[in-house]
Amino acid sequence: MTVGYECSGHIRDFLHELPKCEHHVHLEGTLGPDLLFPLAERNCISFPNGFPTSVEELEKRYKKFSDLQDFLNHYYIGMSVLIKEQDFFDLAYSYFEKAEKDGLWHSEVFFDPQGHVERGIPIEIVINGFKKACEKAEKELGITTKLIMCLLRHLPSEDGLLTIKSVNTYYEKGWIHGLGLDSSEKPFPPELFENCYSFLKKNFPNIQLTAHAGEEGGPSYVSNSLDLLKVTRIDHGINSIKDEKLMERLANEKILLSICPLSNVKLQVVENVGQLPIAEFIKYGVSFSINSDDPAYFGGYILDNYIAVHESFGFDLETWCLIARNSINGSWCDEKRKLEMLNAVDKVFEKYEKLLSN
Ligand SMILES: Nc1ncnc2[nH]cnc12
Ligand SMILES: [Zn+2]
Repeated sequence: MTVGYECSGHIRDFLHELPKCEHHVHLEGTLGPDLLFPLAERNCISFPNGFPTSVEELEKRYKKFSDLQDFLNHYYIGMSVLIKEQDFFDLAYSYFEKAEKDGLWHSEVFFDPQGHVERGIPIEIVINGFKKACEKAEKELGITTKLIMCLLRHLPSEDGLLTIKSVNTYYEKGWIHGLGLDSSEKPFPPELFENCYSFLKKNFPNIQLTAHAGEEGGPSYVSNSLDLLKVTRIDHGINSIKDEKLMERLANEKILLSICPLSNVKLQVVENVGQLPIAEFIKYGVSFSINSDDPAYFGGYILDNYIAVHESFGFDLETWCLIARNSINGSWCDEKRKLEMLNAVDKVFEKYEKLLSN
């Protein structure tokens, strides 16, 4: 892969210090080989025949996936080592620690309860572990957090509806802030889940809605998510570029796309980050945030994704601050927190404008 721009020295420090918000990270996707094997041992879990047996072998296997489904097959095996509340806590907290070191200020994290409940893990174990990690991250790392529950689209929508009903009390308590939709995209279009989204919105009008769309699926997956699921955010959404009217709509309706550059390369959606329509999004006025998706599988956390974008596009400080502000404004945190982050962006800009002009 040719890298067009260097990202070292002041510009790297600038990207590090720039207040970053993450809107698209699956907590189960932060489970790397280094944690997977100890957890498997701790919980006496064995893997299917042919599954790598060492950290090195597994890292090698994660170097390349043929497509989304190839990755998901490993992702579901990986999560089978999560059994106890402590496991869920450890997983989430170690992600928050890593991301905080990358300069993360605000994190909206996905989790896949159906992937655990179908293995016999009570949903309370999953949510309590993740919630406690969020609380500790807020207190000790100063990160603000939101939990977003995702439905697995390869499972029937009836199962999704039961899952939503089973977490009623957590929505009431405000522990879960939003609903998302993930897993195998193309065979399971958004319209299959209209009943789940409308039920939740009717019962909890303040709930935030998002869905994976336009990662491998075409632009109709994006527009149907907007029209039928009534989402206000799209996870990935990169195939929106194939439909000019949709691009204009995304800009007009201020829909945030949570894009995941290193993920798109690893899952062979594009050959390299430079092929992503990032410059076009800016030209059309489509807001996006830059995210890590499943960092333990795709070779990089949030800062690595920012760096990869810089290496391909070489944006100036103004453009990077625009990206940071759009990402803050598209967050589901309160206005006070947004203002804090926006002010911090101005300060970082002033500092590096001086440094880079010297
Ligand atoms: N990139 C992705 N797309 C769809 N489902 C996912 N689950 C975890 N990562 C995902
Ligand atoms: Zn994702």
